[in-house]
Amino acid sequence: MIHLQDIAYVRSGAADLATAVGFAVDVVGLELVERTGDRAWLRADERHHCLAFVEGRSGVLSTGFTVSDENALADAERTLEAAGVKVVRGSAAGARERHVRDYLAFEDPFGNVVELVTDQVRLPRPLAFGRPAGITEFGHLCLDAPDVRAAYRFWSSLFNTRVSDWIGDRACLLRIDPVHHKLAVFKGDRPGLCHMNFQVASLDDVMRNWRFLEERGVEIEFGPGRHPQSTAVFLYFKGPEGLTYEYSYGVRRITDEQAWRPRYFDPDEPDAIDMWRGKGSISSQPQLSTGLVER
Ligand SMILES: O=C/C=C/C(C(=O)O)=C(/O)C(=O)O
Ligand SMILES: [Fe+2]
Repeated sequence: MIHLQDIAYVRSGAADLATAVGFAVDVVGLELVERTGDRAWLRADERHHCLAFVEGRSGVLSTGFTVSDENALADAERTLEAAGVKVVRGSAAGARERHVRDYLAFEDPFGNVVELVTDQVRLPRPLAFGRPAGITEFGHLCLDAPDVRAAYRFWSSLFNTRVSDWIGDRACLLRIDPVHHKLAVFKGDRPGLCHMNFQVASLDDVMRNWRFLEERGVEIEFGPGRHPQSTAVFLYFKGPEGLTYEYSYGVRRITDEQAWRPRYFDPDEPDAIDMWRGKGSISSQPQLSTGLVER
């Protein structure tokens, strides 16, 4: 069993790096940690970065999760290979670039590239946010898969993920710690990143951010609304490079593991996704087919 400790980052290709970075800082409110000619690293909390842009084709390159140490990484490699999953070990240059000690990469059964990392660098200095959006942390990430049940079997048989709630066969919300979900899988035609989530400090932050985005003509995909699963108040909006961002406030924590029973919501019920019955749809950022090649 591979024990995921936490989410680490999203790596995204950026055809227009300057615009992608400008939006992430000036609109989303992230801190620009480092910028080179063709790369940028942004953070929302103590993690060195939760979002890296690599100049090139638009699309998601990979998502990262932390495991505890080199033994856990070696165990993960063995477990994945025994399950017939091809694993590529990261290079020293790749690890430096990701600001981790070591890592490996694999594809889930649908072609989403996932990286497992050890020792993601923490930056203890105070955050220098791009704007006061109220961000408290990188909250969760959501992958696409054409078969959500099969994705659940993959994530729950090889990894320590536990399902918190189902939305029919359309979505599966998985936890790796008390937070209701840090990984979600949504139904999509192809692999991709549905969205990345940032927690904000208050309901007021969600609503202020909504006004801020509207005033600047940013495309709101869904919300403000409240998800009945995590009870979080949410707002999804579209950024450059096809990347959907989500702010949310008030995610449920599951503190009694034994007592929690995953619930099943019918996606065709009007309140199943938004208790306030708003309508919206979240468009994904397609997975770039990397063939697990180093970037
Ligand atoms: O479509 C349902 C989404 C549910 C939630 C939630 O309960 O918070 C998400 O944030 C999500 O997975 O995006
Ligand atoms: Fe979400």
